[in-house]
Amino acid sequence: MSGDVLSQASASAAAPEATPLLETRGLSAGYGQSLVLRDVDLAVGPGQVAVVLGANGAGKTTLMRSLAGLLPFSGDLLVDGQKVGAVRPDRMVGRGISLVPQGRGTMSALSVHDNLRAGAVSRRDKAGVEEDVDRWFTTFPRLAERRDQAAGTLSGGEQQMLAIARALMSRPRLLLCDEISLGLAPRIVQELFETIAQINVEMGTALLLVEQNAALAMKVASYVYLLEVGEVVQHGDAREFEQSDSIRRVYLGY
Ligand SMILES: Nc1ncnc2c1ncn2[C@@H]1O[C@H](COP(=O)(O)OP(=O)(O)OP(=O)(O)O)[C@@H](O)[C@H]1O
Repeated sequence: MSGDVLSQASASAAAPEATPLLETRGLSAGYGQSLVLRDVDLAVGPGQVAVVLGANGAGKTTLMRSLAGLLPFSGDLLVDGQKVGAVRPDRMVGRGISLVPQGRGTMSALSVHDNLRAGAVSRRDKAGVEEDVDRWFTTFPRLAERRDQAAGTLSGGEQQMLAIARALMSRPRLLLCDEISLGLAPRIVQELFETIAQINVEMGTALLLVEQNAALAMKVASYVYLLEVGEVVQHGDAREFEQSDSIRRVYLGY
């Protein structure tokens, strides 16, 4: 696998006329009295790779949790152009949207294999589930070597691989990735990004990334949203954003 796969994924611009797979209109969310996200509009097309960049505390995790059905919000959330009413995590998974949560969220006492099976809890096709387990063991050989090991004993990088593979077990059309680079060595981060880019290119799985590792995320994304204090302040084509000195300086650090 080579770094070229990042640029192949970044060519994943949605067809302009396509109905977005996921869209928010005026989405606001927070915790109790404290509003964190204000009137967020965003859209991810089928097979597209988009990234949300923002500083610590900008509201990126809050956004991902809202989209995954884990946090109530006001405004509209649409999947395939249809408004989603009562949002629950299992229903979002049922609509093809799966979250790789920040902090990984694997079940530490369960084996690697059982964590993968747990990711397919909504599926009834047992044979297909085992085929997918084999597929992700092929993609992540280190997980295959540790299939009977408790997830809690894996290294940070292996746990992140498991979190990604587990989210893929529901066969999502859109994978929401919340800071998959957090706390990992650069070599592992590069490997993870190449793997998710490969999944995008080969399977057409759309990706919505939330990242502080902006430079790497920009390499794989075709579209960018800039989130500041809970609001989208700018959005646009990733290649055009890379041309902007101020955006490079503030978000990409070069
Ligand atoms: N469970 C919670 N209860 C109350 N406030 C919260 C909760 N979770 C997050 N917040 C607050 O919401 C704001 C946005 O947090 P959020 O985690 O969404 O930001 P972020 O952009 O993901 O930041 P980071 O990059 O540091 O993870 C912060 O001010 C945070 O303190």
